[in-house]
Amino acid sequence: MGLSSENVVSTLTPCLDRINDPQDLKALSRPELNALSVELRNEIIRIVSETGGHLGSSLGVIELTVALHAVFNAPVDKVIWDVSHQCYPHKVLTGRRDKMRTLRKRHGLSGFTRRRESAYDPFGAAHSSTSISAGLGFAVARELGADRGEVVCVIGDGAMSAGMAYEAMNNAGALGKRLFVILNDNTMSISPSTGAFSSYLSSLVAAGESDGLSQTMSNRCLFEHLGFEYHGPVDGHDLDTLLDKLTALKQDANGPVLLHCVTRKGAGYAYAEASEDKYHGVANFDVSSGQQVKTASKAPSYTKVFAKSLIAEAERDPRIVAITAAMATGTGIDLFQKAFPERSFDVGIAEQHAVTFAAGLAAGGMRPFCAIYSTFLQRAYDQIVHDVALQGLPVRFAIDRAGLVGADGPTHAGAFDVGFLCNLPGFTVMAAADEAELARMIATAARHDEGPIAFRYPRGEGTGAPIPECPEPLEIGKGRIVEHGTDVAILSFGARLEQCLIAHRMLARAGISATIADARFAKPLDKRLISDLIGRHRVVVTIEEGATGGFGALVLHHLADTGLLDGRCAIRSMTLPDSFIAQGSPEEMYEEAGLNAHQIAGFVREVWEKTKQRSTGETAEERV
Ligand SMILES: Cc1ncc(C[n+]2csc(CCOP(=O)(O)OP(=O)(O)O)c2C)c(N)n1
Ligand SMILES: CC(=O)[C@@H](O)[C@H](O)COP(=O)(O)O
Ligand SMILES: [Mg+2]
Repeated sequence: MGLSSENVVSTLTPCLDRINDPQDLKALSRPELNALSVELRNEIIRIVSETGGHLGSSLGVIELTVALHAVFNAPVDKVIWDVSHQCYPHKVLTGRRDKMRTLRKRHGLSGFTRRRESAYDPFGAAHSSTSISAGLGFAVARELGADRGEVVCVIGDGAMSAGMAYEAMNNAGALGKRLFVILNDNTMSISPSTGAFSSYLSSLVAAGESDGLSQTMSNRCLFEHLGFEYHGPVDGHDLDTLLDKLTALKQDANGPVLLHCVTRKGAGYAYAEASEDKYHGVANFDVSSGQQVKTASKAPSYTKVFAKSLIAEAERDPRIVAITAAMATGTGIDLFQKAFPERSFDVGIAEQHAVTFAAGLAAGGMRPFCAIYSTFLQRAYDQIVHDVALQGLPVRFAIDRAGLVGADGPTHAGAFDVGFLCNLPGFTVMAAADEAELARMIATAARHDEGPIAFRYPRGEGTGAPIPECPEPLEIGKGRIVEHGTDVAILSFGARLEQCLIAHRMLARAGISATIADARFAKPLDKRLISDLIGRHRVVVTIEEGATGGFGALVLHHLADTGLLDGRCAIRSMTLPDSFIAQGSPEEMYEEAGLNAHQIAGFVREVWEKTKQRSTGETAEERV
């Protein structure tokens, strides 16, 4: 299957060349479908070696994708991919083969399914464990006459560790609507799957194939107790078995059916299969060696700085524990785990549980650091409000991937956390301007027992700022002035500071003297710093790597409430636009957002010029 031993990828694709849409699969014989699978696997390896992306999971579903599109009739039949990071083979077979090299690039194909991209993508994804809920929605819509076609949800074992999957199965089992769930079990999440459910799945695999509903209650499996017919486990790389099984299930099912498929993440590419993470997410790479192209970094990643700083704090304070929701490598908790295995917890894809688990740990006297990407933290909002903020528990939130993240696009943007945290009483919210600031914020959070505290930082490498050996904790609610000026002030919250300092030089060349300040805190605000800036400058502009309703809004609230919005100083806020920004490089996305240095300088200069005109009482028209 797949590659020859030299890991040389054949470029011959006679069967694949005959596929313009899934209907063309119906004309292929079984041997041709098997040949197509080999060609498709090679095509995916070649493509991702050039584009980078989620290789391992796509290689794991080659045969499954061919079988699903051979048996079902998309787009009338809905094939819904959970997370959909494994959707690359699906995109090749559904008419997007010629665009695959634009994958995850600006103006290119998304790395996930998107309704707007194709009729063959019935539901967008990227955040996990949504497929069964969405699939049930389509099935009920069909039963009520609004839609037609079969509904197939493909969900991984990792995605099955999220509560939402059970909420959906609980409802689907009760409604009894015809629905196909394909459980793609490769014992991997991003890291090896964790949790009792993963062990349970392994026990089902060990028990051997079951076919339909077990008669006696005692030997029914969990899925059957939830009202599903359970079939499998079957070899998810054996195309003939899959074709036979799916054809039979489609013929006979009269309610919800789950087919348990056992696959290998990275299947068919030796370097992926041998890798610990099965090449879950890769940069572009050399196919024959498997070596990824690493770009030289000017500084450590924020994530590495977080991990190193947290380890140092944990050496000082035995009450410090760390929690990740299936993102151990992405958050750096894997490094903490190596240092403190008994104080590190990977709860699976279960952000809601992670937050309330942290609340329980804090209530129990520990000092928990809950490390969750900004975008995934959205899933646990009620737990943050109800279990943490309302009880004033000292949970520390390490919010990685703040702001625009690049190739993963809008589903992964860390755009909203400032807004949804700063409105919570008792919360302290910080944003690091660089890696030295991040280290100090971690030291601050580690000592802050007065209530919940969050610090956010962007994806990728820092600015090269020297990191102190023993970072001094910050004074809560106190910002700093980085550059002193007299005409205008830019008050930055977070990592846009680097661009603001470049803008500072641009403004100076235009004869405008700018103060650059780093707010450090969105809550509590540094009201003294704000008053000082307002009092000494004609223009004050706030800037943040977040949506409206965040830091800038809080500053305006404060100024309005204290009567400082009296027109003497022009106040403006620069935020992410009120839109979702499609994938690109972070620089391209911030360019679209209008938050790069030249845009900051241009905007500040424009406000400054207008303010000057008004103060001289004349306009350009009047001057003529
Ligand atoms: C709510 C949420 N949390 C975390 C992630 C990050 N994530 C993306 S894929 C993945 C692992 C998914 O495992 P599985 O469903 O088994 O798919 P596989 O990669 O094994 O094919 C995780 C944790 C996510 N997409 N959504
Ligand atoms: C598919 C998914 O949600 C994750 O793999 C995510 O793409 C990881 O993001 P980072 O690459 O920023 O860690
Ligand atoms: Mg998996």
